[in-house]
Amino acid sequence: MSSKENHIVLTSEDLSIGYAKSDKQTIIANGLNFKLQKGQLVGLVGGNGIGKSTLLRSLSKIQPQLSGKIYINSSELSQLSNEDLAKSLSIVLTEPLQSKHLTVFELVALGRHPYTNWIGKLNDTDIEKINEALRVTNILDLATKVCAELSDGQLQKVMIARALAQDTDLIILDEPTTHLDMYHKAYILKLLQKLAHDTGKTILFSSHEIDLAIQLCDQMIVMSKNDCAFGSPCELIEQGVFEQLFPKDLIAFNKDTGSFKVNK
Ligand SMILES: Nc1ncnc2c1ncn2[C@@H]1O[C@H](COP(=O)(O)OP(=O)(O)OP(=O)(O)O)[C@@H](O)[C@H]1O
Repeated sequence: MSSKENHIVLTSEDLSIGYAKSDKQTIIANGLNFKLQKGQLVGLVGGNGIGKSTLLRSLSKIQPQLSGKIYINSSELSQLSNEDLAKSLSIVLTEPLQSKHLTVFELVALGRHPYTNWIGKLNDTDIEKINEALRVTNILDLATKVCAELSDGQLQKVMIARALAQDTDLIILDEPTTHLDMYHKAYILKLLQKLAHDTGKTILFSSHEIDLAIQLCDQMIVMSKNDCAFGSPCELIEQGVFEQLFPKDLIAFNKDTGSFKVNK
């Protein structure tokens, strides 16, 4: 294994994802091949219903893949125990938060569950990790606030802090910028970029903010009907990948600006 290979945190090898019900298999996407490196921000984009959530759920063992292999570091995902998985991967989904009655500190503390005993007693290291997660996401001042009283933007930062407190090599987020205004969409994605680069964690997120992802990501996974492209935003622009994403009647991708524009 080369030294570069040592820094691969997630590998998808000839992966096929979808849904299996009794004798019927629905393939959502197949032939998915990519390797995510340590310390990189990776954006997953594609049109509505193309399979982004299905892919993220498969990569985090919430649903089984149809075929192919997924490795986290050098371990095959299907072989990882739930405990080892929780120490390798944290996930932030779009589902509404069930524990809104908790304070911000208590919610972020839930990220320490793979390390605490069954009653969830926090030791000094746990408290240090929680405070560090609150600090780097700029929410120390919200620590005692009840989650139900937070704005969507604040809550998103809390969810990211919880994932950071879990202290895993890989963080996966499904549409972390939903419901946020333009400023906060850019704020959250810039924060994810900084966290990936400063902490060395690999952060994979899905988003419909393609323009922002092009500006901020180190690598992107672009899912379209017949293909799944993987590379740096520049490489993907050069390959004309974004032009293929949507029907051309309404919007067109401008290679020079790296953004979409409505046809007048
Ligand atoms: N539980 C399920 N059983 C069967 N098919 C499903 C299930 N969940 C989703 N699908 C189908 O899988 C396909 C991909 O859905 P998915 O939610 O992964 O797309 P997406 O890219 O995340 O979409 P969006 O951007 O709209 O959130 C869709 O055709 C959807 O109807």
